[in-house]
Amino acid sequence: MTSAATWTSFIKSIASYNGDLSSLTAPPFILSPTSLVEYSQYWSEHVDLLLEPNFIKKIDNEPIELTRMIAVTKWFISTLKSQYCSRNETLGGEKKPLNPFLGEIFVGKWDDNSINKNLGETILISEQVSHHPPITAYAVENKLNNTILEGYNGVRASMSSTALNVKQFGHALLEFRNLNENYLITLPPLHIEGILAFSPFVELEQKSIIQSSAGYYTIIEYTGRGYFSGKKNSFKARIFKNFNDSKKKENALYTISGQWSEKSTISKGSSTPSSSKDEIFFDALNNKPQHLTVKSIDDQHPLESRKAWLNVANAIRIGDYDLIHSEKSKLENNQRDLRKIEEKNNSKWSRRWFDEIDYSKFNNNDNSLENDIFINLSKLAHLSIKNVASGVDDSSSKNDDVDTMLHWRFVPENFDNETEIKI
Ligand SMILES: CC(C)CCC[C@@H](C)[C@H]1CC[C@H]2[C@@H]3[C@@H](O)C=C4C[C@@H](O)CC[C@]4(C)[C@H]3CC[C@]12C
Repeated sequence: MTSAATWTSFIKSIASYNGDLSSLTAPPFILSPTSLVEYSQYWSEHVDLLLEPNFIKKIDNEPIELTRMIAVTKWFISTLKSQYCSRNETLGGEKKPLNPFLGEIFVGKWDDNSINKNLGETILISEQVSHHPPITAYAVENKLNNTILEGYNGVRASMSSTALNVKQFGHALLEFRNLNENYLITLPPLHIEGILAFSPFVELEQKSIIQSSAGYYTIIEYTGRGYFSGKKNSFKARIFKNFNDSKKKENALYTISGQWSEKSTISKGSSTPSSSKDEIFFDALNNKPQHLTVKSIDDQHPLESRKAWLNVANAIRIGDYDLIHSEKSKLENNQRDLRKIEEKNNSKWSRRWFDEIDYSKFNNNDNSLENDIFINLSKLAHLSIKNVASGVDDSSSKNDDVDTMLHWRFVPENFDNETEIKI
């Protein structure tokens, strides 16, 4: 079959597909040799911006918590290019990642490259905590600055006539423990455009929310080519004093707009900034990502992603479909055998560094949840704590059919007691 014919049959197969991305069989040239468990690294490729709130000093009459919210918003905007465009740059277009197996892990670190700040070392740990549905949990930890970003994400996809629509489940929690300040971040829906034209790319949709424990509330609205400015990857972010103020756009304390993959500008108040007169907010073209350092494959544990997928990844790189298939089957059969043994022994795969918390166990009077940052920030932002898509608000009818409140959380002690996996 020619590439065009294989692509046509792939398009036909996804037209009838709904749900679990692992069941999507793609032609070799659309496969990425990288597993989805690695995508957690994209949260911290601008590690200086992630840690910046720790170094902010109060300026003029501006509340320092607001200055920190602006910094967190900037860091979040800086993550988007790595999260959603990096395959276009490294692989020439969006690709289908390897579907991680249960227990697959990916770890690495960012060294301190800064000239005038003491950032210290930042580490990433990422673990596939569920296979059906696929869920990846991660933590990014900087001990020197007592800062932790943790979160998890899963996706559910459906095909429309021209695009693959993807809803994200999960959220991220960012804790600045020295500042006693936390942030909840929701994950936007997206769709894959350009499938029919043979060149898939991601477009973000709707919005992300950042809720600070100090009350400040940022809404980031995404549009693709054509809406606000006619340019791809456009967004407009508004920072409000709190959720209630966000009901009127005129209440915005700051407005930021531009392209998350290129330049954006910021202005005070609610008017749209203009690129000629307002201050540059973030310039993704002149702020190159800092890639993390990963151990050599020889030094990796068999559960570490690059070691486990090595033969499949090499087969993808040379485009050998039969070899991809046979190497993948070995890995998948091995997983099936493990599940059978667990079933026989009435045991469960034990997650390494994360635990699933059932929030429905706690009732409103339960004071063990008084200090739970997810509950507190969700309340401030009026967000649902049910297992609905990320960012659904607590009054939405989308909550009606969902009763579960299960969320993955980092267990730092498990990582501190880790003896087998070295960063
Ligand atoms: C080429 C295409 C038709 C195959 C389908 C690929 C599909 C499964 C991929 C494509 C884009 C992927 C997103 C990716 O852009 C970024 C993220 C953010 C990261 O934090 C969590 C994973 C996620 C949502 C990827 C999921 C897999 C997607 C949708």
